Amino acid sequence: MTSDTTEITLARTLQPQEVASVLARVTEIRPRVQCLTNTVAQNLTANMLLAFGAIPSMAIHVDEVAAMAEGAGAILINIGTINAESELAIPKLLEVARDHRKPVVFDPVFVELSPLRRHIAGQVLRLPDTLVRGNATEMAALSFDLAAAKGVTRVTTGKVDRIESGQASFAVAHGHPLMTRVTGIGCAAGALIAACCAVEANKAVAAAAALTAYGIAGEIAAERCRGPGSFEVELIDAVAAMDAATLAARMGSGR
Ligand SMILES: Nc1ncnc2c1ncn2[C@@H]1O[C@H](COP(=O)(O)OP(=O)(O)O)[C@@H](O)[C@H]1O
Ligand SMILES: Cc1ncsc1CCOP(=O)(O)O
Ligand SMILES: [Mg+2]
Repeated sequence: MTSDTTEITLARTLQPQEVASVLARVTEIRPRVQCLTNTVAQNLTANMLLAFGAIPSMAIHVDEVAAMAEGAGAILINIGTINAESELAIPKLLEVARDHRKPVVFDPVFVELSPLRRHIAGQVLRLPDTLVRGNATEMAALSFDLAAAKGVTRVTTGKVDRIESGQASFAVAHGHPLMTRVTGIGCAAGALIAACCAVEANKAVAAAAALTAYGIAGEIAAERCRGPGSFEVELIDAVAAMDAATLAARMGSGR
């Protein structure tokens, strides 16, 4: 017997057809994702979005990011190589997101390492309903800010991805350790999540679908590659080839 009123939500795994449904909407609608991202991951992020069936736009100029974001299906903000200009572009993107109700995915790269990153993360998290995707270190560094953020969806990636929102909680156990051996793979994950948020209103479902497909693509790429270099190429190919049959075969019927 307990008087504890804490609500415990058990993490669930999406069914293959739920993942396939989100992916099918991405390939049908071809949402454009406006990515303000870091210079290291720009190219991989754009290629991964194309492989996924979405359209990348990587504009960064402070005087045009708002115009570029207005017609986009979702906005990605990644602070990996934040500089004086991109710091000014972020409030412009947040304004568009607020005024036009665009989904925002925020990747707090290395937020644990610098006060500037911490400050910008605080700014972004003032926008309600933001999805934050980071690794365990980044998400731990932001734990207080995340607890205070309104309507936030928390996506902590790693061996098992954990997705938590007010609506739902998912775990994704797909992926391969080689995904940690190529720079930009986490950043590109945020972009795929953003593409799914453009076509699926439940952000936790969108993130779980993107990470399930991405993780399975990572498993397939690992079987085909010769090391980290060819893994990157195989990962793009496996994302491009992902379909309902592959999802069903790799996820099993009841998982
Ligand atoms: N040990 C692991 N085994 C399988 N997949 C992993 C592992 N670590 C990370 N991944 C996958 O790699 C991708 C990037 O996650 P992560 O490495 O946490 O991000 P970051 O590159 O930002 O640190 C995610 O899709 C995640 O599921
Ligand atoms: C190495 C590095 N330095 C600044 S941004 C960046 C890329 C980080 O990419 P990821 O988190 O996806 O490995
Ligand atoms: Mg990262």
